[in-house]
Amino acid sequence: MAERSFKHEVKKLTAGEGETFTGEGILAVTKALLQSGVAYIGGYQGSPISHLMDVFADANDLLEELDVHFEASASEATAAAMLAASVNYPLRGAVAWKSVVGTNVASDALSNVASGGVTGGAMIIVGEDYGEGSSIMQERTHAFAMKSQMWLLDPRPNLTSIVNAVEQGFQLSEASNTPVMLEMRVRSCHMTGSFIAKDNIRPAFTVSDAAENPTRDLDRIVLPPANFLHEVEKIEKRWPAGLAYVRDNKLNEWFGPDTHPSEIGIIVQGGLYNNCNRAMELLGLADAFGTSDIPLYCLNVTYPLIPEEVKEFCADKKAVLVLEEGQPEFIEHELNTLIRRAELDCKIIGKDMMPRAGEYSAQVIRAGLGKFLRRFAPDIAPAQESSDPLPAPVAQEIPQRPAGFCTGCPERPIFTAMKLLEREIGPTHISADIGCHLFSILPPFNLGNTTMGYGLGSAGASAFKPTGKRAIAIMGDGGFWHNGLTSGISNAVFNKDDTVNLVIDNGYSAATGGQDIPSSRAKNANRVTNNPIEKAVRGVGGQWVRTLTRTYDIKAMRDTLREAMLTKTKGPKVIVAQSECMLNKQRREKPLMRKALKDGQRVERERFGVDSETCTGDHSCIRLSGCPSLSIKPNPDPLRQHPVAHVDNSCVGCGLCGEVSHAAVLCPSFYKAKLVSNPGRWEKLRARISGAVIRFIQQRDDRKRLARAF
Ligand SMILES: O=C(O)C(=O)Cc1c[nH]c2ccccc12
Repeated sequence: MAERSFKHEVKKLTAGEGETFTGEGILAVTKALLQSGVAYIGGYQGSPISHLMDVFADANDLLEELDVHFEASASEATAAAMLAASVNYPLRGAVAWKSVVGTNVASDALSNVASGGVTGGAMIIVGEDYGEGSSIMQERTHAFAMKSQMWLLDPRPNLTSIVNAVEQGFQLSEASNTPVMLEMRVRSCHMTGSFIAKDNIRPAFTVSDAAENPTRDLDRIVLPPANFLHEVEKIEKRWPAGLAYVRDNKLNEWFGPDTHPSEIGIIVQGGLYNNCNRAMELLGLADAFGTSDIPLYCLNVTYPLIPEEVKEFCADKKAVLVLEEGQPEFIEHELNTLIRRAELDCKIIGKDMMPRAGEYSAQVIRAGLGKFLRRFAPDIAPAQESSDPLPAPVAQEIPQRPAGFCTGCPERPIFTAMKLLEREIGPTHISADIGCHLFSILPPFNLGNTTMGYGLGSAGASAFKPTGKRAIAIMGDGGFWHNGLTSGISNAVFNKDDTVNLVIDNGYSAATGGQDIPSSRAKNANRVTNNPIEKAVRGVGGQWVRTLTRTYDIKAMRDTLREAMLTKTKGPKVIVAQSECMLNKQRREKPLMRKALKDGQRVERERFGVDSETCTGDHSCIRLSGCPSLSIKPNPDPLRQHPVAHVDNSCVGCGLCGEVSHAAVLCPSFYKAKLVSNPGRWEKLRARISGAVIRFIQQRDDRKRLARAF
């Protein structure tokens, strides 16, 4: 278990028949999996499905009781490979990850499982990280579903629909021997709601039953000649079976006035249904509960489309608006094909009226729908409006909040050290990696030239064969175990690569929510942790390896980096820079501290501060740190105009600002303060005496200064 416990959520998973389950969308999925009798679950954490992995990681007792195997997979590729268990055996299994990045990583195993097909229901839960809150490239999982011919579910964002999609998804998978993808958008994952629970089901056939009765079927293995048969089977058997299941079980939904055939309609991806309804509500065309004036065909299954349903919906319509987020517009293309094949005279309007790129929020849909209505149904169309979401002055007053390192983050000093070294040896090409350390790219560090994927920092620098100056490759401990050890370090050794590899070991997969990984120092009852990165590096032949156990020691960081950049030793230079993720550390320490305070115990905390009188206001400390607690305030001296540096109360006492001042010989204005709560009697007395002495000296100095003032 990582430093945050999900015991409360785990308790929700035990809800039985008829009980109301309330929680997040992604938590509803966890419950739906158990209600569906899954035999195994795997996955790799990442926003927005980290919660699913975290909750299952803490649900050991419940999963054991139900005979469900759970695994925190090494990567999405290994998670997808787990689905192999459903190929030969009637085992239901689910895996989860962040898409589209995780699907990229998983695609080798995904193609294999999709080719051979499955006996037990196989579900891939993809957290679709697209749109305004996203941290990754804007692509669509849809393309993967299409290329491998896996069915893509995109349920309406409400908990009951999501739970139904999971339950029916397994049935669809089994009815068509095809893996099914469940697309969970960011907003669907994090919305809260409720549904009526059912009992959890112990799988009728478990993974141990399968292990005890191994079966094989050459026809299911991707190897000639079976691989050619798989393609035919996909088209002739699995495809029609999939279509029939979706149609017969009415997975897609119809809303709106069915008694009045209308000349216009809307076809919407299930995941966009809420936004679409809100847009219609704003235009006075629907109520908040989904009663709509316009016929609406909601695609809870976005791939494949059901030709008969499309034909029926479009038959009497002049024009239909397709709400399909992202591009290319696969659904729009397919709808045009189906309309043509059905010889209908219905216009499919999509990206010509809706934006080609970006999230389809209610606001965006409202604008597009307005355009569509003005052209095809002017009697109910809203007047043309100029939409300026925020009046200009307000928009200007909202401060930007670029992503950055947390207060006290142990990764910050590493980049401070790099910045200091940059002063000595000039700029270097830096290959960045996925993880919190990616924030080095932004101000104040401005370090990092590219990022190519998770654990690919080292590989991203592999074209650099320096004679003069070495490239630096960054990798987090998460990326290291995800694939970086083999794809980066081992191959750098193999290819006699001279790159300096900086492995940032903060003890967790921090960027994805602080999960444990093989090198985590946290004790974990269910996993084997404490496997040192240095040992792994040496295991693949790394010779020059240094482990630094305190990243806040800027001098040691800078000196080790300098040595790595200049040493004559050949082969990759690997620095493992260790200090615990501050977020996880605080999660562990704060409750203990709060309890101690409550119990009246003596608690000591450290804070850093800036002496306003000494601060010159040049702010170089801020430029070498970027700590959110390090800010500015008006200069208290009326004769000096520059604002002075200031440490606010969010400081966790990591000491970086002090270390920076020291290593960079910057500034003597930083001081360390010890905050003592519930001090002892002697301590109080000592504080009173030293306070009185200080006051005396200060007042004496003030008097002297006053005497010389004019
Ligand atoms: O959790 C996030 O936001 C991440 O970007 C981390 C992540 C998890 N799995 C990945 C696969 C490829 C690239 C990034 C990730």
